Amino acid sequence: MAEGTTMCDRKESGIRTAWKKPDQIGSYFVTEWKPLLAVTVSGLIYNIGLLAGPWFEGRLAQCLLDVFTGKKFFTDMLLLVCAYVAVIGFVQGARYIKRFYVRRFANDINRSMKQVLYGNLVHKSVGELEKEGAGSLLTKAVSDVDACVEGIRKFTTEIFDTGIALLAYAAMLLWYDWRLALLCLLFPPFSYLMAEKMKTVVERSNAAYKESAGRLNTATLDRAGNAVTYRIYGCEKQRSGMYEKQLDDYEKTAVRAGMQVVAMPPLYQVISMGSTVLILYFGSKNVLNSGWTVWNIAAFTTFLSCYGKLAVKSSKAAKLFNSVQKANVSWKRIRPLLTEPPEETEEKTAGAVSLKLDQAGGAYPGGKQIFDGLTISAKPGQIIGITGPVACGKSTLGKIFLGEVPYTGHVLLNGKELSEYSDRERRSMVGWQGHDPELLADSVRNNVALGEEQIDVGRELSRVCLDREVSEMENGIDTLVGSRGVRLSGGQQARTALARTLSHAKPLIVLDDPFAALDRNTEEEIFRELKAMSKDRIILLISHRLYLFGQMDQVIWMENGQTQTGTHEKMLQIVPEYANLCKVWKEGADHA
Ligand SMILES: Nc1ncnc2c1ncn2[C@@H]1O[C@H](COP(=O)(O)OP(=O)(O)OP(=O)(O)O)[C@@H](O)[C@H]1O
Repeated sequence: MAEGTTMCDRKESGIRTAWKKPDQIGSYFVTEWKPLLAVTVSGLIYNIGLLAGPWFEGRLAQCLLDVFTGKKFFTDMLLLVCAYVAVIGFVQGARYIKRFYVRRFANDINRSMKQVLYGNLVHKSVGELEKEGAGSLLTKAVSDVDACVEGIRKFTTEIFDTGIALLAYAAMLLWYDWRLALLCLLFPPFSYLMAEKMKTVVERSNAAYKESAGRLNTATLDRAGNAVTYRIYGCEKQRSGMYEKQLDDYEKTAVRAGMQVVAMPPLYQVISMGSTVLILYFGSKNVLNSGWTVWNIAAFTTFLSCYGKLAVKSSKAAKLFNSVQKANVSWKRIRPLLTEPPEETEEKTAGAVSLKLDQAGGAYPGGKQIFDGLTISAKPGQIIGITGPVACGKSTLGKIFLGEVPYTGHVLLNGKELSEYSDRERRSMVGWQGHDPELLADSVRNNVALGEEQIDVGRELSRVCLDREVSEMENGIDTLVGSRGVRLSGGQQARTALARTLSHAKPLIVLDDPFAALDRNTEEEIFRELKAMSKDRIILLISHRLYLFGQMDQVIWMENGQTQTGTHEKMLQIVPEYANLCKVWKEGADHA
């Protein structure tokens, strides 16, 4: 990001453009043309400037000889050394600038690719995400993006530090003695050919390594997520054994892939250096005036030094090749996931909505009707409690508003059928928190704000009574919560998720059992906040815990596929089961 450029500017320029063809590697280069231009200019200066090294070395050798023979003075030597140091300083400065911009270029691409990945996941339905195992899919994809971008960074660095430098050295050799240069230049291509032969071997072991790393990632997530289940059911030992096997496989494939990458370059270098013998033979003939051209000591030293540098560089060409292969493996895996996200990625929150359900029912595709005949109206400022025995369809009703479950009858938001709204329109109107807090392996801050800087995370945490606990954590709101929030207690996870839902509050908020892991005092305190924020919103609160239902504006009771609605008082009279449950909860509270 250029200094002084905001994230917003970036969205308008760079990253948005890359999203046009995110599955084409070239589009990232086109989008990042500015840092690439800086890399090109500084890269050319650096690599062509490298020729100054052998040239000065030749001059210095000649000057030293001339000083000994009295043709030159020590001050000439000193001047030459000063010029050498100044030129090398300038060239190294260009190298620093080049590296800086290559890093920036790589960081920008990394961010673009990850935004495309996140963007696509955001647009998937809850069902699709559950099917695909979004967490592990994303973890693997993110590490592939890192590997791929690292390859692009190395490629961009080496295309100058190796490609241009090689050309410059080759041109210099040809300039000094084209015949000897051509003879010597036969050796490096031979080492390239060998690198090419090794390509499939390196590629195969890299693919095996990547696959093993992916399997290990999944196994690690599984271990962390299900540790308690394994302990309870006594299968820790068996699972540990399987995990160890996975770890073993990972280590073996990593060592194999690493060995090949490390072992190849020295081999290529030895082959390339074979022609030094030719230089010593034909070069000394040139110095003795019996060769293809006439050289002095400076020319001989320059040629030898220049070829030495070319040979070293040519071994890097093989390294470049290996890193490109490695990146290619990762690119092939992430490419299908880098599809263009839907045009509109951000939805504005809609204004207040009115809600009307008329003989509404819910049924999963191909399954039986879960409930039917629900009729109720609500307007902003109301909290509607939804309750009933287990598996009566409470969550199913909530998911209708997410567009996850098809419905019968009518569900009208602002008088318009819910199914007629686009996904984006619906998202702008409906907020949701399900049973699963679905926390990201990130900080408390990022879990609540999800990147929206204007959200006051401290204030949001205090609304859900979590501010004090978070402030006592090691890094406050920047404390990392671990994969799926494992480092937080169940109640803390639920409140973090609730803070996220409430801070991105939509006109209709569906909360599916948000208080299950909370004590009564905390629940009552949060409920007061909910009431305060429900002034211009409708809140549908699904819960088994009924002591707050007396404060609800309306209640929906669901049982055996049937629904009944009314005020709390009315429901106490017409639904005996509801009245009983309320009594049980009240007695429980009185005894508490
Ligand atoms: N994806 C699905 N496909 C098919 N049937 C489903 C699906 N999800 C839930 N069901 C069925 O729908 C019925 C109602 O489930 P739902 O989760 O809505 O109940 P609930 O009242 O929220 O339960 P609980 O109180 O236990 O949270 C159950 O019989 C369940 O098996």
